[in-house]
Amino acid sequence: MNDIVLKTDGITKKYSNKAVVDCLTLEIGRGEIFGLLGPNGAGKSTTMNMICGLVKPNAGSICLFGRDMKEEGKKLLGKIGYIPQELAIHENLKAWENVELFTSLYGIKGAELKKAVEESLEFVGLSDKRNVFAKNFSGGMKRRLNIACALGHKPELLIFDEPTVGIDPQSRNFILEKIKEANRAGTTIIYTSHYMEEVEAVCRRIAIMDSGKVIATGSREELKQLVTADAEKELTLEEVFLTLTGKKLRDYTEGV
Ligand SMILES: Nc1ncnc2c1ncn2[C@@H]1O[C@H](COP(=O)(O)OP(=O)(O)OP(=O)(O)O)[C@@H](O)[C@H]1O
Repeated sequence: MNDIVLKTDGITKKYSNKAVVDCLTLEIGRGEIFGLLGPNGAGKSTTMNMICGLVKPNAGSICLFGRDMKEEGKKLLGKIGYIPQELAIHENLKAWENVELFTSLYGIKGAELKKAVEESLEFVGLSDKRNVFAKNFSGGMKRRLNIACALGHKPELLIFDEPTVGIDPQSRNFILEKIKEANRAGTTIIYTSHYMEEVEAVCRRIAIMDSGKVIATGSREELKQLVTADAEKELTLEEVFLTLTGKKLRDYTEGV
């Protein structure tokens, strides 16, 4: 891969001495839309949190844009936009105030800040709702505002952790189209979701995680070849996923 945006080398995160991310190695190139799939508890969010500097790995290294996170973490975080699984907006702030707050955390001020706020709201189709309090938004609008808050500082890498949970097909379609639009404009994307058809629709390369490890990486076609030698056989990504990860429910609860 020519231009590597993210490289994790053997990253491990342990809680109560159990590795929830276990020696994980990934490489993502500039301009990719990379999908990360895995059953509940596979370690996807923990991995994303380590990449964003929110959780510290116990072992291994993370290189962003060819530079080591341990040494240059603060500088590098300005190149990432993170859309977390849980909504990270302030209900009692207006839409524009939310975007301004998050964008200003990156040191953007004055006219540049104003412009960034308006452009981010425009991108997610919320310009005309700029003065509405977030608490009065529908679920889909809150998800779109959550995305706008991660765009203002113009990140080169956008990380989406299940951005379409609990929203209607129209909002979901809008968000997927916007992810593709951001990618066409040059942004590298990491996308995690449980919705296989979404991952199939937007991601060119996919990693499947289970129990803290990457168990397979490749295009949809390459993943299919791991589970069948029959090139003619039609298999959905969900069938491939279930074959690779098994059908056992992931119902463990810490300490119970
Ligand atoms: N702060 C924490 N303290 C203890 N255990 C944690 C903590 N954060 C995550 N875990 C555990 O680590 C494991 C991986 O969690 P993680 O949220 O990364 O998985 P996930 O693949 O994102 O799951 P989901 O698809 O359900 O969001 C789970 O067993 C979870 O309970």
